[in-house]
Amino acid sequence: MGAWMSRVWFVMFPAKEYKIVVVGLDNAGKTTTLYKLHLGEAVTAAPTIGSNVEEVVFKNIRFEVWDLGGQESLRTSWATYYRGTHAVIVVIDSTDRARINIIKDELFRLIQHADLDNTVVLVFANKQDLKDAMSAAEITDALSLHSIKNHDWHIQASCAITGEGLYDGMGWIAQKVAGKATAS
Ligand SMILES: Nc1nc2c(ncn2[C@@H]2O[C@H](COP(=O)(O)OP(=O)(O)OP(=O)(O)O)[C@@H](O)[C@H]2O)c(=O)[nH]1
Ligand SMILES: [Mg+2]
Repeated sequence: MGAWMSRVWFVMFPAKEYKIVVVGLDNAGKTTTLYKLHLGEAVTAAPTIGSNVEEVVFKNIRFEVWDLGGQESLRTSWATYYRGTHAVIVVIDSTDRARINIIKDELFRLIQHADLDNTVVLVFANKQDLKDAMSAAEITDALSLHSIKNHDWHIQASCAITGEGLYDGMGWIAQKVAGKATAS
């Protein structure tokens, strides 16, 4: 298709973009996850005040990915980002046993939010490279994920620094929101 035709095509049929919101407690690895997906690199991230937003293209699907600050004072503003969201990613620091109940409460609060009624939930059991990390199965139990009936959910072990598990998780989201086959 010529450049002119492809521009006309784009105006007539703009490519759909899916919105992802990334939540989790401070220090979980949300920003590291976002930039590993966006740039393919591990960045040195400072604690996020507010949000970062970047485009991530995966399997020819465009995602607008919002990474929200996880500090306690910032969590009340998460809901202001929910409208139009197709998928929520919850990033867990798998070594943070002391605060697993806090993120569980946040998770159950967010899945009841009306703006997230049709949203799928992916949990990254992050920091699997650390030797005292809880397994994905332990986190599934600790978060009572099996009690979630009104949303499709999935848990994926990950390491945001190396990128391990991140594309498997994105593959699950792609398949759920865009119905695309994910076999490469
Ligand atoms: N070992 C290890 N460290 C990680 C991993 N992911 C992130 N980190 C480190 O964890 C720290 C916090 O990472 P961030 O990505 O800034 O965490 P965040 O969830 O965005 O934190 P807030 O912005 O405060 O909500 C940084 O020192 C990261 O390098 C991982 O998979 N393994
Ligand atoms: Mg951050």
